[in-house]
Amino acid sequence: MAVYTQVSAERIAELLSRYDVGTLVSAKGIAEGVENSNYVLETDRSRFILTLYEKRVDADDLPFFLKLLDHLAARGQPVPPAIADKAGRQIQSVNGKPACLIVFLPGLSPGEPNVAQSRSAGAALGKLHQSLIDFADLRPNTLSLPGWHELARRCGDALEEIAPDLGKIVAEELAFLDANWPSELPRSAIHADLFPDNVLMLDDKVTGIIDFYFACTDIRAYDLAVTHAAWCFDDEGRSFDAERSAALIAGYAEQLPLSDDEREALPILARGASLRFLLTRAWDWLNTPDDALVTRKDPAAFLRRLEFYRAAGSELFAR
Ligand SMILES: Nc1ncnc2c1ncn2[C@@H]1O[C@H](COP(=O)(O)OP(=O)(O)O)[C@@H](O)[C@H]1O
Ligand SMILES: N[C@@H](CCOP(=O)(O)O)C(=O)O
Repeated sequence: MAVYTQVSAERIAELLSRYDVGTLVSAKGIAEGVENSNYVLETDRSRFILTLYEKRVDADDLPFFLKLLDHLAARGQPVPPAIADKAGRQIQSVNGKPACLIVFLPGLSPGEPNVAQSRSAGAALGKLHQSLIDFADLRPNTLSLPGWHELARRCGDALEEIAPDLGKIVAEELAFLDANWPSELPRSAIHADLFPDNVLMLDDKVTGIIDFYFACTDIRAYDLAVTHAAWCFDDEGRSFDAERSAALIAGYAEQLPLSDDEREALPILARGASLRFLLTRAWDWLNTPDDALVTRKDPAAFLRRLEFYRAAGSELFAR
């Protein structure tokens, strides 16, 4: 579960009195999620999310994330902006943590997405990128090649506790990506973590895109590769679903056409995306205490994806 910071009902009611959102009726901690503490709040007028940013979100990055959400919401994208209080402030301090009151979006995250949902997710990402073409603010991606090198170095020999030869596999992959990572593809603000649990849906329709706290400026097609790795396999990364893959890419390309260069780069970008989640999960796996509240995610699920993309080569994303 992910409620790291307990906030009393009295404190939440006091917080809400600064806003024009009605009076508190109920407040419940949300079990899902791993990064922040989230509560769902009911007032006599509506429903909201209260997010307290825990140590993984740098408070200095919050203005970037909030401006990005405002930009997307103003363009009709299904994202949850932070609400401003009566004094115009979006960021508060609650129990010593930066916190925001956020619009609640309806929908459920697909457990194992179907083909139609994968197409909708691809289309939603395409629309998101289309809406971000004129978003000028920059946030460097700390989880790109140099960040992966650093994570691999910090994990060190402990990678062998996760899988035999993992240190060697990671070193070889980093060398490959150093030599082949594209530098000329279109860049913009990207979501960078569009897993099914960050998409809310009713039937096959996307009703919400949430959790922008890895958003950054990077290669647009890399965001598509992250989404592909997240949506087109079973959870453990053992079986690839070619139909979901084709639907996701087609859904994206219908909203924002992919250039030949972007399409050609996808196999490499997908290897990078797999390595990114392999390494962040490996780091968490090695550094999360056994009695922690949060469930650790399996790094091997992304080692299997990496092996799949290495073996599949360039045919996978061919038209
Ligand atoms: N704006 C929102 N509207 C509806 N539900 C939300 C919203 N934001 C978060 N949630 C719920 O809270 C859960 C955790 O949110 P998330 O942002 O993924 O947390 P974390 O950053 O800790 O991973 C989501 O799975 C979803 O159920
Ligand atoms: N999507 C990442 C973990 C990040 O967690 P989130 O709850 O903030 O999306 C992974 O699967 O490794």
